[in-house]
Amino acid sequence: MSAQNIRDAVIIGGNRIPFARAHTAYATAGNQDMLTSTLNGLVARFGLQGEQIGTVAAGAVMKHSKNFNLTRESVLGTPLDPKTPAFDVQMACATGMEAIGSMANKIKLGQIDSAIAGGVDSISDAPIVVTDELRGILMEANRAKTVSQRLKALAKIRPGHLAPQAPGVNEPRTGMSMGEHMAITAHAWGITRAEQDELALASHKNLAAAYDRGFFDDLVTPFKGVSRDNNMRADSTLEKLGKLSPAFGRDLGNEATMTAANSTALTDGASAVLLGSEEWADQHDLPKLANFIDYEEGAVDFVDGAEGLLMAPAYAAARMLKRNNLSFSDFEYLEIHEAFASTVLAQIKAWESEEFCKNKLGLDSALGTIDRSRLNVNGSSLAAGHPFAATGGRIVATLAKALHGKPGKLGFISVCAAGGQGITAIIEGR
Ligand SMILES: CC(=O)CC(=O)SCCNC(=O)CCNC(=O)[C@H](O)C(C)(C)COP(=O)(O)OP(=O)(O)OC[C@H]1O[C@@H](n2cnc3c(N)ncnc32)[C@H](O)[C@@H]1OP(=O)(O)O
Repeated sequence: MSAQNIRDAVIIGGNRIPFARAHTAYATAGNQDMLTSTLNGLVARFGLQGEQIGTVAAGAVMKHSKNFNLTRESVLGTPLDPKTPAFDVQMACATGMEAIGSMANKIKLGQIDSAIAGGVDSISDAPIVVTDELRGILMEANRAKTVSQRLKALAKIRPGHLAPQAPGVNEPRTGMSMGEHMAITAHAWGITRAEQDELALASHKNLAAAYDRGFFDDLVTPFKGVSRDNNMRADSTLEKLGKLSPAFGRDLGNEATMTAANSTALTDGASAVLLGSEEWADQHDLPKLANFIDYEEGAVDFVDGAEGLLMAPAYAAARMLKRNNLSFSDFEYLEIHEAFASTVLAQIKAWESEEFCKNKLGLDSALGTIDRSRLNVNGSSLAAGHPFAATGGRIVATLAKALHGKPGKLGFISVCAAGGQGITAIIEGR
């Protein structure tokens, strides 16, 4: 492979629907509805009607089996040329980042000239599966060749077989929720309730201020009567947050610090980002907000408790910064996904810890401190909400827009994911 094949992957822009708390405004909208609307908004914004895009990659963490290629079905619901290939990606909460990073790489290699990448998730329409017994009986009935065979199979159904298996956000290997996992990490790192509540409040204030100054006017398209993320509570105060009871880590008693406000709310939503080569963007007279420079996946061994479930970005960041010869002080803005306030704070504390950086990251010294005035400056998941696979697209589009008009200035992204994984990325303003 020759280095001449490597070219810039340009972030042209993004679109998302406002995020909505589960079981509220989008209770009757499924993943396909939300992703199709998001793609339609992107097509309208950038005049892509009839355009054959190189590839569309997106995904959902909670997906119905009937949506076997959700992204392709959603593309077919838009005015994009139906000859546009599309496929689903799944890397839990890092789904959107993985979709964007892999599409940027295809553009860099010259395999495609344009791409759309993003994600969608609906907690309101989460798949509810049936028991193994009922599934077996229904499969047998489905294979029956005669009516009597079918009735014989169906006659085996007992009331106990009908109990639905409720969806959950528990880790299959530990049976614990992500919140319970995070409570252990937060406690181990000595993260206080006050610093979590402060971070949560800042998220709401920053998001509300960004909406008020019109920052999201060309990033968000209203959907089902919602024009702003309905989880946002600009009227929050530290006093109100301080009164909430713990939601996770209750077994820690007085030392439990995680509440409904400093944890993300369960959310519905979708996002998409348009990427292209420099030439493709110019030919289509499209804006060029930023370049997608690099990304790194990470994974940790969380099952035996050797590392916190959501700490993989701490490791990915170290490798990515080393490869690019950068440190945290080189970044104009940093976006660390607020799965929980304590997730952000644990990563920061890890990077600031000489012991962690030496023993776990194999560095000579601490990775460095983060200038908090550059962190999540337009709000993040605690305020906007976190429709799992849609968070990457929200972050990339938000950061690219913040860096637009600041050529050469860098942005850092960190997104943790279930399964002990995560992604970090670098983009550069133009
Ligand atoms: C998936 C991956 O791969 C990786 C990741 O990102 S990990 C993160 C994944 N996400 C999660 O695990 C979601 C975690 N969140 C949850 O499970 C739930 O939101 C939760 C258990 C934390 C809370 O659920 P809930 O109890 O239904 O919350 P909710 O009723 O909205 O809030 C509880 C109270 O706090 C209050 N509250 C919440 N946010 C507030 C705020 N910002 N300001 C003031 N009050 C607030 C509410 O008003 C409510 O008060 P009342 O009881 O007086 O009505």
